[in-house]
Formats: sequence, structure tokens, C-alpha cells
Amino acid sequence: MSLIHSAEIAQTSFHTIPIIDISHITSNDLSVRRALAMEIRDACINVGFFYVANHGVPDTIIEDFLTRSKEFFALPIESKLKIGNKSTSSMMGYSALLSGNNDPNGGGDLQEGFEFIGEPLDPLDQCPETNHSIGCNNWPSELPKFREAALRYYFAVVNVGKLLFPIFALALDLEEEFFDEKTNNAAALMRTLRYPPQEGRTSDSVIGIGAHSDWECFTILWQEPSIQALQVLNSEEKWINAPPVPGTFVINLGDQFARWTNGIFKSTVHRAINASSVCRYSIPLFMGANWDARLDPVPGCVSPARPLQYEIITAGEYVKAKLVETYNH
Ligand SMILES: O=C(O)CCC(=O)C(=O)O
Ligand SMILES: [Fe+2]
Repeated sequence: MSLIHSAEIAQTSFHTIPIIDISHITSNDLSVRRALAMEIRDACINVGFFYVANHGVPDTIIEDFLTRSKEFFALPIESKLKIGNKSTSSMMGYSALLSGNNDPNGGGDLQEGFEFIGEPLDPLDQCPETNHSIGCNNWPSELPKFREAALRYYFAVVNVGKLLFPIFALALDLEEEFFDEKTNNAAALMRTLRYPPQEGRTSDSVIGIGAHSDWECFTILWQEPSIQALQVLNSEEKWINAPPVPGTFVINLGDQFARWTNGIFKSTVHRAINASSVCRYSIPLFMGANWDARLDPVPGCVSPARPLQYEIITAGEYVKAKLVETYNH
């Protein structure tokens, strides 16, 4: 079935998020990779979200970064503000509670975070080679082990992201290498996040992270087990819970993939509310396209019945506009 036809009959009023086993993602057998791609295609067209099981990132790497993140957030506020992301042009470093606002109708995001991009584990003082035009990371000098744990986790998850691009290409009936040159020079951004408890308060104006879609190609999110917080909006405007599923990451498509596919792959709106009585941690990785990659539609996504929906701009122009909108930066 053609992509456009699949999009016409999409079931976007989902009530659950599919779980997809990716243990065979590197199979030598193309038919096995294609079968996985078709499962992912359905999830991308109908939901825009899915969980991946058997992703291969060791628990120890995840747990180590979680432990170091907890230590980081427990630092005195003065230490954290010393590396505040608004104090540098790079936007890397600490973001305080309510300093971001993902939902223009909201009163700020009730979360604090630390944002960074990849850099070589060694030597310490080297900037990443990237055309992302963002610059250096802003690490906390008090916690030397934080940096190493963060980068180890980062590279493990970036590897999962690199395996997903060829599968997305197959899902779109394209050659597996199709996205290589559009993504080979991109700096993936990672954030480690802490949401204070809201104790049952679910005011729509100030919540953990207000309703938004992500800006990049796709996001790989680790969420803390046992605490329900993430919710995804279906086409009936109902919020569907995306509870943590142990051993999985949540993958959601972002606006860059929606633009590449003329809206056939969904960049679905979501939010997080920590209604529990304890802090909740999550760690998203945003996999984007190269800064200068054009977000023009890939073959098979535009027809007279499905005209072009988006203005064609570069990934960099798109992300810069969103940064200004969200962080006033
Ligand atoms: O913390 C979560 O569950 C979601 C985070 C999120 O949507 C984001 O950072 O874009
Ligand atoms: Fe998000």
C-alpha cells in the first residue's frame, strides 16, 4: 500500500502506545529488517509514538547516569546556576524550574534540567566537531563523575538512534542509506530532567512540561519506572497515558520527520505531569537532522490530493525559531 494511502486510512484515535521489539534491527536478513520497518511504519503513521524493547543499552549505564543526575540536581541552587544555560550563547547547561515554556498557553514548565551534546570523553577540554553552531558543554565542576556517566549514556543511546534512521527509511519505502547524508553531521541533544511532585494538582497552566511536539527527527526517552507522567494526545483530543515500561525507551517522532513526510509520520503532541508525591526523572535524547539539511518532502509523500503542507526551511532555521519561542533566547 502506498504511503499516502496508508496515511488516508490512519487510525489516529489510538488508546495505547505500541511496544516494538527491536532485537533484530541489525539482522543480516533484509526481509527481517523490512518486517520490523513495517511495524514501525504503522506506529509512525497512526500514533507517532512507540516503545522499543531489547534496545541493547545496558542497565548499568542507565542507572549510573540516573545516580549522577540525582547528585547533580541535589547540588545547591547557586552551584547549578553557575552553569545556567541562559548565561552562555551555547544554551548548554542547567535550566532552572519554570525557565522554559513548551506550551505558549502555559505558565512555564515545572521541571529543571541539564542539557548537553556529545564531546570526546578524552581529552577533557575539547569542543565537539560539529556544524550545529552551538558550542561547548557547561559541566558542573563539583561532580567530575557526572560528565563521564552522561557521555557514556549519551553515546549508547545515540547508537540506538543511528540504527533507527535506516529502519525509518525502509518504513518510507526508501533506500536504507537515504537519511545518511542529511544526518551525518548532526549534534544530538540530551537533557536529564527532574520534575518535582505536583501531588495530584493537574492545573493545565503549570505542569511538568506543557503540551508540545518535539522539534527534531525523533526523540529517545528514558523514563523512571513506576511513575506515570507522560501523556500523548490522540486525534480525539484525549490524553493517553504513556506509562514507563521497564526495559524500554519511548520513541516519538518530531517535527522534522513530520516535515520530511508531509505530515504522514506524526509528530504527536505530548506533555508530562508528575502527580506522584516524589521527584520524577526522565532523560530524552533529541536526534535531529544536520543544521543545513533541507526539510523538503521525501519521495512518495506529496500528491495532488495531498499537497505540500509545510514551508521548506532548513533544520537549523526551524530549531532556532523554536528556541526563541520556548526559551526566549
Ligand atoms: O519527561 C517526559 O516524559 C517528556 C519530556 C519531553 O517531552 C521533552 O523533553 O520534550
Ligand atoms: Fe517532548
